[in-house]
Formats: sequence, C-alpha cells, structure tokens
Amino acid sequence: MIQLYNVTKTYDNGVKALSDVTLRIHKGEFVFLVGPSGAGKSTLTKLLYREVLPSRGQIILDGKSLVRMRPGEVPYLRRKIGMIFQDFRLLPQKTVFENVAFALEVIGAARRDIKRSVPTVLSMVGLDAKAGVFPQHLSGGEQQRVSIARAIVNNPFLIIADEPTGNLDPETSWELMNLLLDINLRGTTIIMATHAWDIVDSLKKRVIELAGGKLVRDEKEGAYRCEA
Ligand SMILES: Nc1ncnc2c1ncn2[C@@H]1O[C@H](COP(=O)(O)OP(=O)(O)OP(=O)(O)O)[C@@H](O)[C@H]1O
Repeated sequence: MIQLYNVTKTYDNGVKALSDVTLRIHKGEFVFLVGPSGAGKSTLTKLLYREVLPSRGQIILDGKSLVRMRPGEVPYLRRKIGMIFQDFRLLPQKTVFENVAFALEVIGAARRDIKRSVPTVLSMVGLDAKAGVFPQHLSGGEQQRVSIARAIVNNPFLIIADEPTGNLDPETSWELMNLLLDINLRGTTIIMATHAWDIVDSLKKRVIELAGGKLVRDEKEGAYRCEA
C-alpha cells in the first residue's frame, strides 16, 4: 500500500537527500527507518506526507500517486496519515483536549463527533485526567502521548513517527513504544525513523536502513546495525 519506485530527491541547493530508492510497505507493517544523521530519513517521511515532492520517481500511497496528486487533494491525503515528531509540536495556548480536538476541527468534524472521539483517544493514551491541562504543565512523556492521541484521532491508516523518543528518557520511551505497538496491533501501519538502537534491537521489526540517501538494507526482523 506504500510503494516507492526509483525515488530521488535533490533539494534546491543541490543536496541529493535520496537516491534511487525503491521499496514497498504493506498494510499493518511496523517499519523502523534507521541510518546516520543526514542519511535521508526525514526526507523520506516528508515525501510520504507530501511535504516535499520527489525530483524523480514515483510514490504510490493508498493507491494514489503523490506525484500526480493535485494540490487540492493533499489535505485529504494528510487526513489519513498521523504524524508524530521528536519535539511534540503541541499548541501551547490550547489544553490537551483542545490540541486533540483541533486535529478534527481542521477537517470540519461535527462537534458531537469531537466530543465523542477525543475522550476515547485520551483514555487510550492514559491521559483522561489531564484533558484540561496546558502542554507546559505536562512531562515530556505526557506531551508525546498527547501528540499520539492527536495522530490517531482521525483513524489514520498510516502513522509516521520521526524520532518520537528523541526527547524522552528510556522508561518513558518504552511506554511510548508500547502505545505504538498497540496501535499497530489494531492494523495501523507505522513507520518510525529513529536512532534508538536498543528499541530497534529489542523489537525485531522490519528495518530499512538509509546511508547517504541510498537504501542499503531492508531486513524483515532486523537489528539497528547490520549483523552480517
Ligand atoms: N530543506 C532542505 N534543503 C536542503 N537540504 C536539505 C533540506 N532538508 C534536508 N536537507 C539535506 O538532505 C540530507 C538528508 O537530510 P534528512 O533530514 O532527510 O536526514 P536524516 O536522516 O533525517 O537526518 P537526522 O537523523 O539528522 O534527522 C542532509 O544532507 C540534509 O542536510
């Protein structure tokens, strides 16, 4: 359901961030995206969210070509994808409830649907008691759980997490991973770019490694580093 064919991305400054990448990710997979800083991981996640377009090649997501997609269709694509970032990106002037509700408001959801869905996802991430709290009064782990609630409230078929544990301590990182694994068990595809080698090594999920913009490894039950 996610297909990349010979995808190359060269930025305007001439940097080739991805070079001739071909890969396929099926519905319900959990994929770790690894590789050194500057390898092209974020560029790949941005291509899937259609934040950037490839310079060459084709990307098919849920049956649609992102290259041929008209700009007007992009918001519909993004409704089906949940994004999670290292720095949480919550709105500081909105409460926990309002941050999650906002993801539904921007797509024109009915008020009664918002009232029903937001408490459901907040309880999934264990934050029902914090619905009225502002982000600055939450721990890093709690903030990241709000961003997970926000990412899943639209029932996305795909979650893209770009270094989601980067700002969390080891114990909190594992709490977050357990949430992502639960979400994955319910059928949502998850692509997670990470430098957290211990998490990758423990979970033995599919590992896609980039280096210098090239796909250098794709293992079904992989480790952070190539074992060969
Ligand atoms: N908007 C941009 N304009 C120009 N060059 C960019 C842009 N974004 C990224 N790059 C360059 O593209 C290359 C790949 O960057 P990218 O952010 O995809 O790597 P990454 O693997 O996510 O790295 P990190 O692990 O540090 O987040 C790097 O050389 C980077 O400097």
